[in-house]
Amino acid sequence: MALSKEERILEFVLKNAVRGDPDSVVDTIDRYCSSKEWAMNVGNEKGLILDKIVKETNPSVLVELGTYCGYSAVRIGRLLKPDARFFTLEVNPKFADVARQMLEFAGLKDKVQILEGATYDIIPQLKKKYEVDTLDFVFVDHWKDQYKPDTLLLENCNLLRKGSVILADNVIVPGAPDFLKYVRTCGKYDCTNYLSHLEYMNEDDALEKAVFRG
Ligand SMILES: Cc1ncccc1-c1cc(O)c2nc[nH]c(=O)c2c1
Ligand SMILES: [Mg+2]
Repeated sequence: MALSKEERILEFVLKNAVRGDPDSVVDTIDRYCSSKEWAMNVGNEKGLILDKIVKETNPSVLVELGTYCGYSAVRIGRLLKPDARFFTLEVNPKFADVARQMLEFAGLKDKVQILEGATYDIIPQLKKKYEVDTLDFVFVDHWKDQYKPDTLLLENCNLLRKGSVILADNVIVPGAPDFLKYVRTCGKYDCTNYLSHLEYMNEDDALEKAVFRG
């Protein structure tokens, strides 16, 4: 069988990036996806906003909803302190397999744990099975219809504490209107919108930061 787009991206990285150098992996994925094949990585423009917020938060325990090829897992993982614990959740086995190889090549295999399965199955396991108390940072980048239900699930599993940061990609395109309305009006979050552009395109997109009030 021919290679999938995600496997073509991985192959390009394995051939053109520097093993053990996460910055070169990020740059190489951006080079491929901006010149050869578009793919739904958060990209460099929104990625720089993500970097800034991760650095400001300096998280010890993090979760990412939606790994895809591992671009943002590498991007976030490269900024974490040595003892940080970072779980990235991916429902698609083929994407998880590409991401595993991407993280290994970047030298982040021991820093980032890929959990394969649906967010609604894994989130309720984080406390007991994965020994999580509360989360410092959550990057939401999976499927627009899951943004709000998974935010409610994080709340109901007592995984959020005062100051927990939820950062959501794509709140303009594809858009997650029910999520935006919820975090902005429920009274439990302090929200900030970061206007940017859809990865590798000129079209508007934005990140939304929602800090749990506790
Ligand atoms: C695929 C697509 N087409 C046109 C416009 C935007 C997108 C798009 C962009 C993203 O960053 C995504 N991130 C996570 N999950 C998605 O489904 C997703 C979809
Ligand atoms: Mg996205």
